[in-house]
Amino acid sequence: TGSSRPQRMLKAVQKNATKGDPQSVISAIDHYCRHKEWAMNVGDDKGLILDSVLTEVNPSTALELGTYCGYSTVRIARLLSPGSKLFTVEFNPAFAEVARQIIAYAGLQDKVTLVEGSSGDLIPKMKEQFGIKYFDFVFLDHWKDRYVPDTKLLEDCGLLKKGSVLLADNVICPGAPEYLKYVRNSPRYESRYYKSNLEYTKVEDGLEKSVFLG
Ligand SMILES: O=c1[nH]cnc2c(O)cc(-c3ccc(F)cc3)cc12
Ligand SMILES: [Mg+2]
Repeated sequence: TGSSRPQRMLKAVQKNATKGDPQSVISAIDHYCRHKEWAMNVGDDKGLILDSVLTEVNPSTALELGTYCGYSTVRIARLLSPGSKLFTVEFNPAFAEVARQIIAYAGLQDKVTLVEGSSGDLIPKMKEQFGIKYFDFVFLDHWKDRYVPDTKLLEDCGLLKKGSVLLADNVICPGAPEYLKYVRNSPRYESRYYKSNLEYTKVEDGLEKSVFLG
């Protein structure tokens, strides 16, 4: 049987990026996905917004839901301050396997803990399993139907504190209408939409940033 799209992406990184250089890993993936084979990375347009929000928040403990091949994991981890940690959750073992290799190629394995499994199962276990008090930053980029239940789970497990920032990908394409309704109508969040494009295309998509008010 042949290779998978994630495996071809990993090959492109190993061929075109420099070991230990996160920016070269990001550029190699963007070039491959724009010119060779589309893939569902957050991409370079939305990636710049992710970078700016992440830099503004400067989280000590960050969570990513939906690792895929680790592109946004690398984008986030490369901007973390020394001693800060990123936990990333991936349900698909084949995706997780490629992501581990791409994160390691970027030299960011010491800042990242990749946890395999379903977000709904793992979120309630994170406090006890990893000694986490709160997440200052959460990037939602997994399955749109899990955005609302997982946000509620983070609230109910006491994993958000006043000022924690949620940043959700794909709120327009493929779309997360229930999530937008939830965070925009809730008195517990202050939300803002960042208009952009679906990765590597001219189609509109955007990121929703929601600050938890406690
Ligand atoms: O399923 C997705 N999870 C996380 N991110 C995604 C993402 O950024 C884009 C898409 C996507 C968008 C358009 C399309 F025609 C096919 C798939 C899916 C996911
Ligand atoms: Mg996405």
